[in-house]
Amino acid sequence: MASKGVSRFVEVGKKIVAVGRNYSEHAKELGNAVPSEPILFLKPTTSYITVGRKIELPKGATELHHEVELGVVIGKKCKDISPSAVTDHIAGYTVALDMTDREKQTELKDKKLPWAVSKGFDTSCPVGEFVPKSDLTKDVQDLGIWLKVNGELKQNGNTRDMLFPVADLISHISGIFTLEPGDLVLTGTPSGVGPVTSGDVITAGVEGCPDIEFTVQ
Ligand SMILES: CC(=O)CC(=O)C(=O)O
Ligand SMILES: [Mg+2]
Repeated sequence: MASKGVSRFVEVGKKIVAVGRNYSEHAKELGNAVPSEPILFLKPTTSYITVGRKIELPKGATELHHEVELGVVIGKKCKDISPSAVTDHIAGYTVALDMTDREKQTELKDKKLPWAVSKGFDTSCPVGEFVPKSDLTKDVQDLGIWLKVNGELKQNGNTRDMLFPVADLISHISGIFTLEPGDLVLTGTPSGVGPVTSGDVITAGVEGCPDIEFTVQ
């Protein structure tokens, strides 16, 4: 869980493609079916924040949830690429949060409406430092991923439990949205998501990436 001394932040301002329900235990904890193909949604670039900024509770939100995710930063344009070509198109990795207004998301899901309002509000995508691909010494599909709220462990998973591994995800996405250098792919969250409120401090990490810390206000 210790931070490594990587100094470059993820360059924000590029699109964010997020994957939902990529860990079966998380799909089940919210009473959702395990998907047979990746569920994709977009978060606006105005949702990014980097270390030092605060996560703002969206207006009227009663249940803001944390979701820690492995973020994959794209290095080369990806259009219709095969899984075996994906590694060559990745620049590196980061720790990211997919902050979610869960009550709003449930309401939208029930009405079969898109999730944008519940997942795309300002400050809903905190990101950590950028780790170049060459600095990640472990297999990307065998990384511990965890999150604490006020020091209490809430999420504790491993990227080996992804339903769709990074290579398959990015190949699939590249057949729909062209991915460009600097784009961020959020690869889904493990189980243990839950609420945070004003004043809470979220710490989170992915093995091989510097830990992140963000306060909710
Ligand atoms: C149910 C969700 O919010 C899907 C999601 O974002 C995930 O990471 O899984
Ligand atoms: Mg998510």
